[in-house]
Amino acid sequence: MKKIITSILAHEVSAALRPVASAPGWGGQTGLRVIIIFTPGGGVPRPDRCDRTKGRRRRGGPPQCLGRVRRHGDPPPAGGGGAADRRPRRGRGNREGTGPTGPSRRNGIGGRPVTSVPARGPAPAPLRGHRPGDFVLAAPGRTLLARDPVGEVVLRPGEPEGDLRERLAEGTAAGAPRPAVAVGALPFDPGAPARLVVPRTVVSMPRSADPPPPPGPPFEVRCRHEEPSAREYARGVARAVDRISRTGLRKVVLARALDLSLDRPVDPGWLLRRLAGQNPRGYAFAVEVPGADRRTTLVGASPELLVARRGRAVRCHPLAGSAARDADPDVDRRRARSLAGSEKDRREHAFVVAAIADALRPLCTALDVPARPSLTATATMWHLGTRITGELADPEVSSLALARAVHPTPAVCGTPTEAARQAVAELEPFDRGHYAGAVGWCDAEGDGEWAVALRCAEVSDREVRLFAGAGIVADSDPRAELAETAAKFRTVLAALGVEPHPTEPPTE
Ligand SMILES: C=C(O[C@@H]1C=C(C(=O)O)C=C[C@H]1O)C(=O)O
Repeated sequence: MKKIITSILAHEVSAALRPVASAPGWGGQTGLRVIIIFTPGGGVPRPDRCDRTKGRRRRGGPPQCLGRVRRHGDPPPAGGGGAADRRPRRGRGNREGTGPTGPSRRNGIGGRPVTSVPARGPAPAPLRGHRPGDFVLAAPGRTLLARDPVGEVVLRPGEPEGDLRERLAEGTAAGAPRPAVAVGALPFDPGAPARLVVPRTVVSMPRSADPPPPPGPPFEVRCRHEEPSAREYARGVARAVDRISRTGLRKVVLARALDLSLDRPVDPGWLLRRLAGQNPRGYAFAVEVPGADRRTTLVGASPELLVARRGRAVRCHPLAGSAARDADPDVDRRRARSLAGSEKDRREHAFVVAAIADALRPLCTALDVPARPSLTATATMWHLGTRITGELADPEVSSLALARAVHPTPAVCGTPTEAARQAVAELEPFDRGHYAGAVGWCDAEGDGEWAVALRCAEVSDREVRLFAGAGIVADSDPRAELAETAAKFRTVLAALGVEPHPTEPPTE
């Protein structure tokens, strides 16, 4: 039955898309080879301990559970994906585009619609319809859901878009909608291979303004483990500051991971909807990433656009320079004002803007780079942001090639890039995986949108690994940078309904 519905949907989706023809130069390659469909790992239950740091993802010693077992029974929201949350709503059209009037064909913020959905009949609502293995990217204007991979795009260092065109052409032949689209996540390490998938079912709709689903019963945190610990992180910041004073390194972004072992599995679709509802103006995403031995989904709510391309129009919205928000509006306003006037944060921000402008300039006939950043707010953070726009010289340069040309920006790595990558490798005790990489899509016309993979967590069953980093410059204060990472953890913690842990004060 499921198969029949999927193929009807795929058929209707392709029919709806037929008018959106591929641009010349895309697809139609010869000598093609279909690469095997992406198959995520199975769902082996995890033991009740923080074992996320085991094996290949950890660079340091053996995993330890350092956190105490906590229970959160008190008012703050918590919970996770109870059956009631997952039940589809009936009888009132879906608020993500299919209503009595059918889907909107307006272009989204990230470019033209990749596809459309049938005016009648069932279509998965991109946010509420998330199923294990689905790719979802909710951009500020549109939400895209992709499932049923029919091919895989393999990206290796030095190949701006790998075998993208061939695989998309094959995808179309295998029933993917036109223009076919590749979706997925790029790892932080640009030297690591990346894999995207070409899905047969693609749904793109205006983003719903749904409130977050109810929290459900509170999670019990059985184990909490920080990697590195707060103290070690602060020490790493001090070492980075020292390195900046002695070498050509100007900025490095140092991150921490927070492992939670919960009393029951987290439904990534539920977490995605919580994050999207709590952060309606940013990106929310769920994407399968390779896990050690079980299905792992990277779920997050990023405020940062790495790059979007629609036709020749290119947009970036880099962020750097941060302050935690406060529940008291006066304090909150003061923090925003102080961030906007902070010399240190402006310098930290300027590195990012300069690097992106340098990467884009050779590819663009026009580039608009505002001289001053402006403030951007999420539910938990204030940031300095700069909206860069450009006009591509060559429309053959795809959104994927652009993403790979600008990544890793100094917002997530540092500057100069090589020295910063080296410092990250030496000072961070864990593998970032796809955190601080990018999540997005690129279609056969080259259009697409890539968000920086931030404010996110790897979810596998009842184990959740959160990530947060901060940009370190010459005058960084270890305590302030530690506090910044703690504040950034709050995006996912709030969505889970798990209370933040009071950050240990560093000793030095
Ligand atoms: C590295 C992160 O965020 C990045 C670093 C920022 C900063 O240093 O001020 C701000 C936004 C992001 O570009 C993160 O959220 O983990």
